[in-house]
Amino acid sequence: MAASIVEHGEDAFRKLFKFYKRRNPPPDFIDVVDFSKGLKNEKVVNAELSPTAISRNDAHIAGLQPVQEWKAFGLRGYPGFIFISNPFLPGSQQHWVKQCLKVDRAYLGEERTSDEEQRFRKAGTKTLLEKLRWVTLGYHYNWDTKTYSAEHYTPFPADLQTLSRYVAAACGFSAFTAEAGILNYYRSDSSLGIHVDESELDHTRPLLSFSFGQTAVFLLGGTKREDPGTAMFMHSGDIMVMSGPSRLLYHAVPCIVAAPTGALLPPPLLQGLDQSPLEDSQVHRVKEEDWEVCAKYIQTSRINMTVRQVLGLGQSFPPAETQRQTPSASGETYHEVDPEGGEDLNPKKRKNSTESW
Ligand SMILES: O=C(O)CCC(=O)C(=O)O
Ligand SMILES: [Fe+2]
Repeated sequence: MAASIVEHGEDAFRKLFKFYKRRNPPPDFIDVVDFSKGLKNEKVVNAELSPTAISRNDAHIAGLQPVQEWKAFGLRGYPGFIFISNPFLPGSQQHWVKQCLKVDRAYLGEERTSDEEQRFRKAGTKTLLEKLRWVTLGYHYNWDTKTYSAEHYTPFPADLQTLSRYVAAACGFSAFTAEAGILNYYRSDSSLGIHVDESELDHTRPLLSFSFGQTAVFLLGGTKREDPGTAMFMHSGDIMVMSGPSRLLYHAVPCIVAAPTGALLPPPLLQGLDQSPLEDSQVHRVKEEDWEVCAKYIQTSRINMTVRQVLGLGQSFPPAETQRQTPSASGETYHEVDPEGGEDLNPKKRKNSTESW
């Protein structure tokens, strides 16, 4: 790898971003940390979890293996950053892919309203799913004002609430409440620009991130935009927790790693759940005809769900006019515009979206 991309300096992080975003020639990935290989990389250390924070039964209900079996890692130099290498039970990832994709009723073969039909036609040759870029959940995020809204709220999905609560508890955050979510939909040429997630009002709560489908390169930087960064793979089922000193670090997704032509789905997605999961299970078997559509989509795509607690204990939203951050007040845009082109999932291009689970 070119020495310049690991140098410390004014724009080391931007250089790293550009390096992995490059298509021609494609970057090599030898310096990308792969947590699925465990402690092989000297930067990777074991992370302590709270194995008794959730019972085996609770974990099972949320589609997770018992916490004792999770492989959780930290990264040298990034206190508070926890990477859990696919802790999902075999078969349960299909549920999450389907939940993230059911925003397009049309794919389920349901009748489209004439309005939907019109939007569908406008989408041209691409299906609505192919054009979908993001979805917000709970307290919906406003990309223009960079605030969450008390008024613009829909109940947070119960299954994702449970999953998030358990993952946070296992990581030592017993009082975490999922209040807002952003789902990002990446096609093979998508990227997400360098940003910090700072719009939540309580930064003592962790930020959780769940990935499904194709592998991405994720970049973790420092507290300053120009700080150097570390590249890591996020595979299907991997969970990332940004907490403590890592909660407000710059990060980005420069590229989706192309699967070899003709490759099957990522292995954890090949399997479905049994007909009859536990009665109170939060994850459900995906019907064959639904999975067919999901599988076709996820073969070339990645979905990431980030879950946030917006308010601290006893906190409430300030009046709208005092809450609005201007770029100069915050010093930062949320998802920056990428001057290099390509398809960046930044808010200015966030047209193809919806706001429901
Ligand atoms: O897709 C990812 O891994 C990161 C998403 C993210 O950073 C965000 O939604 O704020
Ligand atoms: Fe983010």
